[in-house]
Amino acid sequence: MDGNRRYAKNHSIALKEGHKHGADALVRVLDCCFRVGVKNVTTYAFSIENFSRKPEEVDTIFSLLKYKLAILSNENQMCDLHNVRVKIIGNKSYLPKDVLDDIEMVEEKTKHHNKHILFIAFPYTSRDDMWYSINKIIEKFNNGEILIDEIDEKLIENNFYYEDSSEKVDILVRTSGHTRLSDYMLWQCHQDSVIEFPNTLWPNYKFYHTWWTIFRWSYYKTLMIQDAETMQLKKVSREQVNKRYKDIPKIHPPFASVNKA
Ligand SMILES: CC(C)=CCC/C(C)=C/CC/C(C)=C/COP(=O)(O)OP(=O)(O)O
Repeated sequence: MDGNRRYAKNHSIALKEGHKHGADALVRVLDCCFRVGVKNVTTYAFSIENFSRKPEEVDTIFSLLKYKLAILSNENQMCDLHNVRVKIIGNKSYLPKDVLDDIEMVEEKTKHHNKHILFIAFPYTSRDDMWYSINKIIEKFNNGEILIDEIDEKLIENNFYYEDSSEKVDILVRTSGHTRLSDYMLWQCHQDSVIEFPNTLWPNYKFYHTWWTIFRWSYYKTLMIQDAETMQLKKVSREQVNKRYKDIPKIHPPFASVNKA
């Protein structure tokens, strides 16, 4: 969710208002994802590096997290309506007690929901996640709970902050035009993951950006099994898929003018 501060600057509003618009954008995007059938969503809400920001800004982001968590998990709100379980992933040892209490409350309140999972990475980095997993495995090995032969890819994944839900990423979106991953999803991205860097600041990211990204991905997946000309079911080569994927416009023409505005 990149671009909140630039959005605030562009609109001459306070920095905390920029983050507030960012948090609102997240709710809109999540609603769209769950409506169109995306199973699980992870949002990179706060990286461990973000602690180097001014304490007032860190406090603002913490308060927004608490506020939005309370709303999302309220009766008849998003978690209820879309049957979403919330899980916070990341190094919780960095978090103050009041934030931890709220996290525990929302995880407990939504634990029976089983259609979607919303992972909120807070505070998170991929390297810290891998380090956490390796440490847990070493501990289990030292306690005699696992044998050396049992250490494999699956075991490493099962010991991430995600625990048993470490599915591979289908689509990764980083907004604002920066083309870097910032220590995110380094393990979870695989050979078929689609990575998008839309040139849109996060608070401007609307449902139609979300919908179009998901639509393009679905089309890309279809190409894997269906020849677009003959409509025959067959596997086309990765080169053909990639070429066709590049041909799909990034922003659908009807949305182009809306996007510009
Ligand atoms: C419900 C929930 C998870 C809420 C969390 C609150 C929230 C919106 C967090 C995002 C904070 C953040 C570091 C945004 C990145 O933009 P930036 O500040 O790096 O902007 P810039 O790239 O323009 O500097």
